[in-house]
Amino acid sequence: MTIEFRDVTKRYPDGTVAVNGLSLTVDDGTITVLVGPSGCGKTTSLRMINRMVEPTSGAVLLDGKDVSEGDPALLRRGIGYVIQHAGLFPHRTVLDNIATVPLLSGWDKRKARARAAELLETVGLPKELGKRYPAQLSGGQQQRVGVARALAADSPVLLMDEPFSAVDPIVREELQDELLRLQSQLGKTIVFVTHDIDEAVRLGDKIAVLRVGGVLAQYGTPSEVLRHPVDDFVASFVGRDRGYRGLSFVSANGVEVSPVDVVELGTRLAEPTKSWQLVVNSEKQPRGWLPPNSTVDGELAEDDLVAGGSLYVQGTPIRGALDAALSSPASLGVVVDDGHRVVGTVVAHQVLDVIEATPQAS
Ligand SMILES: Nc1ncnc2c1ncn2[C@@H]1O[C@H](COP(=O)(O)OP(=O)(O)OP(=O)(O)O)[C@@H](O)[C@H]1O
Repeated sequence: MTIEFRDVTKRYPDGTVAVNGLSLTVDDGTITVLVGPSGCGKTTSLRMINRMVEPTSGAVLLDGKDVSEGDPALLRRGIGYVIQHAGLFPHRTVLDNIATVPLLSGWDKRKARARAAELLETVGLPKELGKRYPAQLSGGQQQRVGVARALAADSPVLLMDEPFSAVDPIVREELQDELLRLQSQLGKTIVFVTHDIDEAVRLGDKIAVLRVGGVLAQYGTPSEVLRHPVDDFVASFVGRDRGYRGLSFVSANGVEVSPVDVVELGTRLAEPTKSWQLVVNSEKQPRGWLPPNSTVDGELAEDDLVAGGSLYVQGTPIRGALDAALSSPASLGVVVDDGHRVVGTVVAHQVLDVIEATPQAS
C-alpha cells in the first residue's frame, strides 16, 4: 500500500505549525523513516496517517484514497501502531494485549489467542511469556509484544513512533535486526519515526529528514542523503562533520565498505601519521601505505611507502575482498572501482561474515 502526503499542513489550535506543506509518497512494501530533531513534526505527521491528528489542510491518501473519507475508528483498527514503551495494557496478559485488535474485530477468544501465540513466536518470544503481565517483562520484551500487537491487525501498514528509544543500545540493535528480518518476510509499508540518524540509516529504505517548523528538508535513500545532503542543516544532522559515516555503504554483494582518508604522493606531512595511512597517486589509485607514527622529510614519495596488499575491484567475486583484507599491511582491504581508484576499505571478519551467510558467494 502506498501512503501519500499531499501538501499537508497541521496547525495546532495554539498556532503552532507542526507540519508545513508536507508532500511525500511512501512506497509500497518499504520502510520509510521520518527523522529530525525534537519538535520537527515527526509524530504529528505519523498520526495524520491514522487520523489521531487531523490535518488543517492537504490530504493523506492510502493507495490513492483520502483517509478522511472513512470512519476513523475503523481506519485505526486497520493500521498497526507501535509506540515508545510499547503502550501495553498493564492489567491484561501479554496474549490478551496482542489479541486486542482481533478481539475488537469480533474474533472469538480462542482464535484470537491462538493467533496471538503465533505472533509471540513471530517476534522471537517464547510462548510461556503469553500468560505474564507486561510489568513482568523486560523493556525489550515489552517492545516485541508491542510489535506483535501491531502485527495482529494484519494490516499492510505499520506505524512506529520511536518504538525502540526506551531500551538500551544492545537490545535496540536486536530489535532493529528483528524488524528487518520480519520486514523481509512480511513486506509491510512501514513508517518509522526516530530522532536517531543511525537508526534511520539502518532501517530506512528511504529517509525523510524534517526540520523544526515541520518542513521536509530532504527525502531519499540513506545513501543519497548521506552522500549528497541538500543543505547545511541536513549535512550537520546526518553528521557530515563527524566524517566517518559519510560514505560507508554496503556493496552489492553485502560487504560493508568504509570510507578511508587518503593522502597523495607529493604531499608534505604536517605531523606524524596517527594510524596506517593509505597513499594514492593523482588519479586516486592506491600506491601503498605509511605505517603509524611515520614522518617524511619533504614530499611524500613511492620510496616512503610499505607496499599494499592485493586490491579488490568492486563487483568481482567476494573472495578477492578477503584476499585484499588479509594481504593488507594495515589489515584493511582496499576496494577500488574499475578504474582502480580508491572506493573504501573492508575488514576481513566482516567479509567472512558475508561469505558464511551466503555460501554460494564463496
Ligand atoms: N496537541 C498539541 N498542541 C499544540 N502543539 C503541539 C501539540 N502536539 C505537538 N505540538 C507541537 O508541534 C510541534 C511538533 O510536535 P511533534 O510531536 O509532532 O514533533 P516530533 O518531531 O515528533 O518531536 P519529538 O521528537 O520531540 O517527539 C512541536 O512544536 C510541538 O510542541
